[in-house]
Amino acid sequence: MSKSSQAVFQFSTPEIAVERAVSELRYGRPVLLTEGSRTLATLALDCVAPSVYDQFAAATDARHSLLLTAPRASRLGLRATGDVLSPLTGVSFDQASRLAYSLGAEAPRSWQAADDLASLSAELARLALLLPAMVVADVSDAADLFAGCCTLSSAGLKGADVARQRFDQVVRTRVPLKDLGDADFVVFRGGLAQKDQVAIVVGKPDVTKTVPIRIHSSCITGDLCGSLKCDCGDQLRNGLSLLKHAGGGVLLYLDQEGRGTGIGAKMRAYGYQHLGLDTIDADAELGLRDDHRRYEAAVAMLQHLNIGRVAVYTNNPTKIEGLRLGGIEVEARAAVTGRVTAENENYLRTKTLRAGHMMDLASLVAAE
Ligand SMILES: Nc1nc2c(ncn2[C@@H]2O[C@H](COP(=O)(O)OP(=O)(O)OP(=O)(O)O)[C@@H](O)[C@H]2O)c(=O)[nH]1
Ligand SMILES: [Zn+2]
Repeated sequence: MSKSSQAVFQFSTPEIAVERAVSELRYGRPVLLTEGSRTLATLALDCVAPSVYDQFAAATDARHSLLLTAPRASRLGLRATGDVLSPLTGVSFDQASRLAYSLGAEAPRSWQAADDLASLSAELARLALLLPAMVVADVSDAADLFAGCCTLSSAGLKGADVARQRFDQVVRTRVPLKDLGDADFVVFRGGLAQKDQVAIVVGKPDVTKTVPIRIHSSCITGDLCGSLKCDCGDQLRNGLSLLKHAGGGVLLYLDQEGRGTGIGAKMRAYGYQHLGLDTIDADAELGLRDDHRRYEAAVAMLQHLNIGRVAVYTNNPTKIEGLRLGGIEVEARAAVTGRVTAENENYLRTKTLRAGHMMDLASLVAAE
């Protein structure tokens, strides 16, 4: 075959660069973020080996800094209005890790507001389901030292948003469910990480009318293991049952463990909750916002199923906003609740008081 007739594989969409960078970070290797003539080298403290941290410090002549996101800066008592950078000159790996996410760490003596490119490195960590504790250094004049590293432009990172909406249906298969009869499990693949997401079609909903739906975020501890620390397991089963009794509907089971932060961060947060922090402060201590979930996958799945108008079972207003932003008409909302237990009461109260969840906790407690 002549060379000219050979097809050339070209893989250069923005999301591919993002996914490669995410993978590099998870392997504990540096990534270069570029914008114009600027190059920022960055490492995720959550998964880097101490020896690579030391190598990074040497390569940047110890001009490296730690990115502390706004929630972490606030927990450390810094009067900052956004993310900050704290210099790491002379700071060991263990000291940097303590400053980044340990409870009771002392505030850094010196810090400055972070620039946009440094803040963007935290976005990469979030995509990688790592704590947004990033070591960064401006290496615009020494990028050759990082020549073997994966490079990603800030425009590429921002541009990859289009990929979040792209999902393909992989398969649709019947599964008989206890007490519910047959359901169709429809698997979709796509988004930024090419994850598999599942829509569970209960009964035979009429998609030309308003379709009852539940959007459920995965919770390994609650859904699978019956953890008493949250109400997820009950909500999952009650949600499916509500859909059946509504004459059929769809439960979108989203791969969004720990409000989109991943099981690692969620378990670290549980450690802080055992020491007395509520669910939001525990996440902030780790540099995380109240909620990192996005709903493009939910919108895309509904569109594939030809569903444009829904009635949603949720107590969470941001789920409704996410659907509306994606062009889905939300005609109604109804509550879906679980049992209140001694272990989850504070969690539910925090969601109601601090995260705007529409839940009548007093009535739920009285009903127990
Ligand atoms: N970070 C964090 N995530 C948690 C904690 N407890 C539960 N989760 C996660 O929170 C999410 C709860 O999902 P859902 O029940 O679908 O969502 P919700 O925001 O409670 O809203 P509705 O149930 O629809 O009212 C899941 O991703 C859980 O894994 C916690 O203490 N910290
Ligand atoms: Zn849960």
